[in-house]
This record gives sequence, C-alpha cells and structure tokens, in this order.
Amino acid sequence: MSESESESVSHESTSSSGMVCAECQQPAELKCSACKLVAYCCKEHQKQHWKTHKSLCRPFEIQTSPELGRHLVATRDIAPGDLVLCENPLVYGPRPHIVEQGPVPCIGCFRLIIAEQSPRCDGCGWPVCHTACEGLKDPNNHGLECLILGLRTEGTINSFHDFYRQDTLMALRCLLLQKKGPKKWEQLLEMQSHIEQRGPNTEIYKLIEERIIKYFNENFFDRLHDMERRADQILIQEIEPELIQQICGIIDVNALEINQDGELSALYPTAYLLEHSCICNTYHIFEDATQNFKISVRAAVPIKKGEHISTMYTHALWGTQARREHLRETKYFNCQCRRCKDPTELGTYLSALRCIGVDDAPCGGIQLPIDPCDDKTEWACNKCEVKLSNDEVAFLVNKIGEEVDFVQLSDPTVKEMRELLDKILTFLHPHHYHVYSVKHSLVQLYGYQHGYLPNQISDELLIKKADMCRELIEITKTIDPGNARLPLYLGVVLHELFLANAFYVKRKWHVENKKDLVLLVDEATKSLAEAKAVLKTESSPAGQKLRSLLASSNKELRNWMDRYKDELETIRKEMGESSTS
Ligand SMILES: C[S@@+](CC[C@H](N)C(=O)[O-])C[C@H]1O[C@@H](n2cnc3c(N)ncnc32)[C@H](O)[C@@H]1O
Repeated sequence: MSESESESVSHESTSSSGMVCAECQQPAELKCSACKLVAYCCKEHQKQHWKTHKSLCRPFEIQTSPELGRHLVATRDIAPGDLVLCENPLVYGPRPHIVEQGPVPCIGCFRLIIAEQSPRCDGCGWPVCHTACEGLKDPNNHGLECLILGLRTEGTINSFHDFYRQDTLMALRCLLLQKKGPKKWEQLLEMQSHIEQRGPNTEIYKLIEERIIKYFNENFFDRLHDMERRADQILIQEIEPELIQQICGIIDVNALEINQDGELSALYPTAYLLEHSCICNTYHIFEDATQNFKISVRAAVPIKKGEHISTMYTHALWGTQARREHLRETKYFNCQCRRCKDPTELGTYLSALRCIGVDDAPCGGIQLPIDPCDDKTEWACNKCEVKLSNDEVAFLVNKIGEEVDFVQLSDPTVKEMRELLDKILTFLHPHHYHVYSVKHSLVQLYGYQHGYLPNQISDELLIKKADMCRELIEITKTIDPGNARLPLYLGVVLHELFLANAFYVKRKWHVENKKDLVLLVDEATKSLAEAKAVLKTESSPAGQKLRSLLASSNKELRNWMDRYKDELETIRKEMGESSTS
C-alpha cells in the first residue's frame, strides 16, 4: 500500500455504528476514508487488509467546488470496465413525466399498461398490469403508498390520466421515506433541488403547485389528516408545499431514468454526485426489479487518479446549442466541457452549417460559432465575411429539426429520405447532427425497403451505404470514445457496414479484383466483432434484438468464408507477398 493509501484513514468515531476491524474483528475506530465501508483498529491492519480491500474499495472521493458543487474525483487510476460504484436506490417509482394520453407505467412493476383497460390494485383501486403483480406485494414499493392512494373515494372520472396520476408517485414515495427510512430521507434532503432557480414566479413552481400539491391535497392529504387525527398517529410528518417543491426539484435534478421493460426513475445515494460532461468517462447499467434496480457505474475510458468522474445528463447526439440549452433548463448550469468549448466539437463539425454566402451564392465555407459557450455568440464563415447571429442559427436548426422529426416519424420511403437529405445539406455541414440522424435512418433503409432489397439495390448505392456507415462510425467514436452513451447507435451502423460489404462482395466475387474484395471481407469481419463488443452491456430490447441479428450475420459470414476458404487463403498469401516485396 502506498503512503497516500495508508493515510486515507479518517478518524471517525465508529462506536455508535459498532464497526469491527476487517482484519482482526476487534472494535474499530478508523474507517477507510475512500469508501467508508470498512473499519480498522489500527493503520497496520488497514495495510494488511489492503490486498483484499483494493478491489472493493471505492476508487473516488467526494470533493466540492464553487462551479460544480459536490463531485467525484478518482483516487487511483481506473481502467476501462472497472467498477466505480454499485448501489441500491434510495427510492424508485414511476417516471415523473406528465402523460396526457397513451400507456402509463404500472405502479407495481412499471411496465407500460393501458390504464383504461387494466385491472385494479385490490388495495387502492389504481390501474395495474395484474392484481398479482409482484411489485404490489413489496412493502418497500407499493406498501404505505397503497394505503394513502386508497383514501380517495372514487369520484367521477372524466379523464383517466388526470385521475390516476402516476407521474406524482415518485414525489409521494420520497415523502413516505420520512416514515419508512429516516436515514434515506436525510440522504435525500442532502441532494440539490435548485429551489432558488425554481421560485414562486417560475413556470415550474406553478406547474408543481397545480399538478402535484393541489392533486395530493384534494385527493389524499386532506383525508390523511383526518385519518391521522382519528388514529392519533402520524404517517407523513411533513407535507408542506415548500417541501414538496423541494422534493420535486430533487427528483428533476438528480433522478436517473431506467428504461428496461418498464419506465421508472430512481434516486441513488452516491451515483447522483456524478457530474455532467458532454464527453463523459463512465457508463452505467441497471439491474432489474429482482435486484432492486441496483446501479453499477463503470469506467468507459481510462480515468487517471485526480481526474473527475462524469456521466452525461443530456443527449450525446445533439449539437452544442441544444445540449447547453437542455442542461440550463433542466439542471440549471452552463456546461464548460471541452466538447462545448470547441467550435468544431472535437473535429466532428456536428453543429456546423454551410455558409450560404452573399446573394444566395454559397462561398463553399463553413459557419461555426465564434464562442460556443456564449449564448449570444456570432457565427462566422471560415472563407467569407458572412456572419450569423446565434438566434438566426437556432431558428434555422430548429426548423430543420422539426422537418427531420416529421419525415422520420411518417414511415418514409428511401426517396423521401434522400430528398430530405439533399434539402438539408444545402444549409448544414455533412456531419451536422440532423444530417447524422437522416443518414443513420437511410443506412437502415438501403437493403431493406422494397426496390432497395439486397438483390435490387444498385452497386453505387451499396458503396454509398458503406461510405455513410464509415462516416457515422467515425463521428460516433469521436463524441463517445468509451462507448458510454451510444452503443446502440454504433452497433447498428457497424452491422449495416457489415451488410453493405457482405452484399457487395457476394455480388462481385466472380467479377471484380478479389484482392480489393478481401479488404472488404476483412472490414466486414472486424465491424461485426466490434458491434458484438459494443453491445455487450446493452440490455434494452433493441440491443437484444440486434445481438441476435449479429449472431445470424456472423454465422452467414463464417459459412461464406468456409466455402471460399482455399481461394481466400491463396489471395491473402499473394497480398502478403506483394506487400513485403
Ligand atoms: C445530479 S446533481 C450533482 C451533484 C451536485 N453537484 C451536488 O452537489 O449535489 C446535478 C447538479 O450538479 C451541478 N453540476 C453537475 N455537473 C456540472 C457541470 N459539468 N458544470 C456545472 N455544474 C454541474 C449542477 O448544479 C447540477 O444541477
């Protein structure tokens, strides 16, 4: 153990918790200051125990700065894949988003249900997936909540979504921690609520007043007070409006969304301290309900001792303006990460525009923000004098975004997508994030849609598809080097690159220069292996589906390679000889 490690013992009193030395089991006064999970009677025993404890000890400490508040800093080098932390949530519940229509999460298991057609909980009458749903039986989940939700006498239901408001339940579950878990309640109240930015004159304050506080009071809390008076027992100590405002702030700022089979949010006792970076260095996975939705945070890239440990609060494939606006509005800070500060976004040009020039005569230059971290920045062309205001750019990019969304949601044909691409390329850099999105859809239409099936698509379009895939792969890897946020996006494109190459090689095997084709075979083999690795930790249904597609593509590739084994060997040998001669 190094000197600094031996010094990392804090002299906290452990007598109240009754901890014993991890080495000799005697009463212990010193806790490991890095993880605070184990104690020692003396420094000597901590040294001896380090060999065992090293792999379990948390590799970070909590620091505080005026810009970031509390955040996590690595206390030793952390390798990609290494565990940073693993913990159960303090509280979890249906996602706190307002749902006006369509499916809502079951309050037992969070799977989406059509409330109007669903059975009801025997206790409270709320719509559930099944009256025997496991989540309803768990007292930590629906227990006390069921009692409170059942207080309402069934009135006239004009709208199911307004009557059964699953989006309010996360706040109720937080309030119930006062009774169910006072220590968890204390931890919860330590979280940042940004209440100062969410004051009485803000829209969010009024929304919570109307949608949550009023709903709780009119439907449940007035009756709860009566019941508490009659029983001479308090179920929820504090339910003041200001406290509910604070709890809603805490949920909005700190809760993580878990979208597995169902849709839920959870607050974790330490993971919430991960700061945001638009090029983050960790990824996280959630266990399912049987494991209490435990979170594991792992390093996505090498993290050096002293470096900040980060996650991403926004979408990796949005441009800087959109990401910063989202962070400002939902998390109340201005991101200053190296991706945000770089006008080219790490050389990807994800936000760049084509310069429209003067008098509609494009100069061939590109427009970039002069200072991307200044929301009033001007945009300047790298070839001519034309400048644009940030508002003009935002207006144009938003309009294009709306059109892209509209076309993508309307089950477009290849022709419609190509037309959209040509149109937006008049204004946007070929790597702009809206262009990325359209190209990502297009590579999944070539080879699949009627008229473009593998036996119908032209050679030229197959080559184009492969080129688009290569371009998308490069951008994705640059903005998400550790594959922390975009495994599915990358996995899909890697698989499409495999398919484009495989179709082309099969079609041309007896026609074209086989040496060139072998290079495509190698690229296809590599992209398939990479896609498999990239999707290793992707547990979503889409990830599982893609994994099974990869398995059948791999089988097909192996069969083909077996069939041409001798020929491939001869060509490779010739290629090897010519490269060494
Ligand atoms: C989930 S909390 C993180 C823990 C928080 N720092 C604390 O002390 O409780 C999110 C808040 O942390 C701050 N934060 C996180 N990442 C940041 C960043 N990159 N720059 C500035 N503030 C950040 C913001 O105030 C944000 O609303």
